[in-house]
Amino acid sequence: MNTVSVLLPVAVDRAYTYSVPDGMELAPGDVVVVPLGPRNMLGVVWDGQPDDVPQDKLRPVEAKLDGAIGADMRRFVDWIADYTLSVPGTVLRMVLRVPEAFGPERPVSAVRLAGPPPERMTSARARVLDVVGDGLSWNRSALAQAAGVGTSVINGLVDAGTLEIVWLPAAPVVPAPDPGFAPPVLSLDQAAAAARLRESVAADTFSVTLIEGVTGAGKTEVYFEAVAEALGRGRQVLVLVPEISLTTQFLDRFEARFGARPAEWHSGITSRLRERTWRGVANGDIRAVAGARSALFLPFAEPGLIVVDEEHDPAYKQEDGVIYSARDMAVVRGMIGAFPVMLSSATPSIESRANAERGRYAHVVLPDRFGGSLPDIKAIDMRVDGPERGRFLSPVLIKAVEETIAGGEQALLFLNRRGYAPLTLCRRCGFRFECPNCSAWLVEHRFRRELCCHHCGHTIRRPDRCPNCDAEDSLVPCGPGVERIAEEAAATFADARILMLSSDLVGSIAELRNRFAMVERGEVDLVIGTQLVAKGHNFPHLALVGVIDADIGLATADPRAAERTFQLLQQVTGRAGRHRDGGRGLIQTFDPDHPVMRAIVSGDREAFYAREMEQRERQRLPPFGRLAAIVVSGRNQQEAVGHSRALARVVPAAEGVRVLGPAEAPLAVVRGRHRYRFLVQTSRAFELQSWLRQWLAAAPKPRGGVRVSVDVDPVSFL
Ligand SMILES: Nc1ncnc2c1ncn2[C@@H]1O[C@H](COP(=O)(O)OP(=O)(O)OP(=O)(O)O)[C@@H](O)[C@H]1O
Ligand SMILES: [Zn+2]
Repeated sequence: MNTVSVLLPVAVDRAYTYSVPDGMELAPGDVVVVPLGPRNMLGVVWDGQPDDVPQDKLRPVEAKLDGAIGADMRRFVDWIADYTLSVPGTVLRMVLRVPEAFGPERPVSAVRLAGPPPERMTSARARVLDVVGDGLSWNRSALAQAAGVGTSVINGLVDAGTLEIVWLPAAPVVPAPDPGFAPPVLSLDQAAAAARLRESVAADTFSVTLIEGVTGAGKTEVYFEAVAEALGRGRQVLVLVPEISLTTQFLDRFEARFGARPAEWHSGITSRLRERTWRGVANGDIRAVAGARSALFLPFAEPGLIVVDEEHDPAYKQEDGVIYSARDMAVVRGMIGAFPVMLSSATPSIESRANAERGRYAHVVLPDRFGGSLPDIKAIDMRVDGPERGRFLSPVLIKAVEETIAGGEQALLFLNRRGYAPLTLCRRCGFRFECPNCSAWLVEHRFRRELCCHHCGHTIRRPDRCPNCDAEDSLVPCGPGVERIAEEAAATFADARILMLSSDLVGSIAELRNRFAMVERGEVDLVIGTQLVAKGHNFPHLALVGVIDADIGLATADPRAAERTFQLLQQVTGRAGRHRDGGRGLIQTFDPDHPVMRAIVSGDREAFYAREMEQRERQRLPPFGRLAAIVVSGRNQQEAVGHSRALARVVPAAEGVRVLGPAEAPLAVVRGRHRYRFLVQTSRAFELQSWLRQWLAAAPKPRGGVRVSVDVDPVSFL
């Protein structure tokens, strides 16, 4: 009996064995339909010997589908599962997100002229006939647009027999990019950097390069040369961009350089486009993709380069399901596929910086801005120059904004906090609005007249009376969110055109993209935004950036708090003055002597990196040591504590590992689940994964509502 091993996209810890019906030929990578329990599901023929399963237990493969998962992708799946301690099936699930792509390709319908004119002629019908008089097949909505009619007019002509429906193969998702379309004139530094990147691509083997350049250095322009080299060699390219769905700027720049947009891959694209993109990437029609982290699981036929833009961005970490870092897994993908990977940032992570300094990564540096100088940055000491009570904009900042707007330029006020106020309390009885499911305050969103939990989404209408003491008009907001800053700004800068950019204020992606474009075109004077605005945008008219509360991220238990704050402040102030000299940054802080503030104001990034690197090394934190977090959660505290203690009792003894905890998590309750954390700290060379496996295997199986999640290389410590 012929059998195969089939991996299914479900949370079981091994591949299952199936029998192969007579006449069916199967090889590893083939996509098949197999029975599992009462239903059928998609699976992939996996490598390795099938288990010995008694004849009578064996069920046959139902069908073999089109398409296959290549050997590199299968290795990638196994690699990630092994590294993150996930079940391979849950990793495979990320690869099989587009099951339709394995069926026959659906043609698209079009119409063309086929019969005599209709008996009843109208001017709308005449316009349609005018357009289709060219004899070509027209997509219905394109035809409607060209003729200036609704699609019902076209359908009427089909019913009348004047037009007929024809089926055509789907058009390509995007035209092919042309590496020679519009090469830029590079500065000397840029040209030298680009030459090194091109060499790495030409070497046609695995390498990692860190591209580090100040904000506005032209890193994009430079890595586009590497993209051009890879395309010219007939290879496909993937550029990972955080928040790719939010702006079309990257796509436009790509098009300006290569004459065509890359295909997009993120949660905002339609399922039909998703299917066509998957197929295009697999059959090689699509040469370049710009995507979010999930694009790593696309089946590139001839991958030749991955660029990770803004490589320091915490958004590259996926925090649920399979917990992985897309930046790190991009490097793994390059290693498996033997092609180069490039990480780009103005503020690289300490991890990547250390790898570059130690020679594990090549280091390409762009020390100056292209066509301009870096902004001049000053701290505003809020202890001395703070605003009047109940306000958040200091007089110095207000004056600077006024000057900027009067000079016909744009200003940006940045606060990394959504909503109106992070806490609402009753002035009379002290009652605080808390989430019933999470250990968190409810955040007021005034425009929506709601109080809302940012962890579980629990939302209530903002009441007029205190729910505790029934006092009227006694509820007061504490602290600012962006909405409150916008309110203060509207009162302070009465004539300014003000625009707010915060993810929860804007309904659709299209609208958000539109708002970014308005800022780009200079149609607003003052932008108020959350960290959305700090990410890689190029706003040509922006001259001043004011940071409302620079200290926000420093007082946390996160070992990367200083690094993160440095990155965020450097990035957001780096949006100022990109197209002319004289950009300014003003940072409101209660701690101007903090090393992060000093580094930002003096512009001495090397001092910051050196100090941070030295501290990490001393404390054996990544990349000088390794970390893993174990989070035990339960439906009640008892359950969570019970299992944490059971785990604590069986920690395997080993040299070079330290286990902290269990401790109640800083976010002790989320969505009604009580959470306890362990932090595992080891030396660099320690075999972390096998030790973790040994530990988890020694513990009792989680029972009841207990869940244990493993986070290797944690980014969040909440
Ligand atoms: N060689 C060049 N020729 C023309 N324009 C250039 C050149 N290099 C850079 N620019 C322009 O300078 C601006 C900044 O470049 P870019 O956005 O690539 O910088 P960056 O290093 O990615 O910055 P950040 O890290 O802040 O996002 C862009 O408008 C870009 O088009
Ligand atoms: Zn909540």
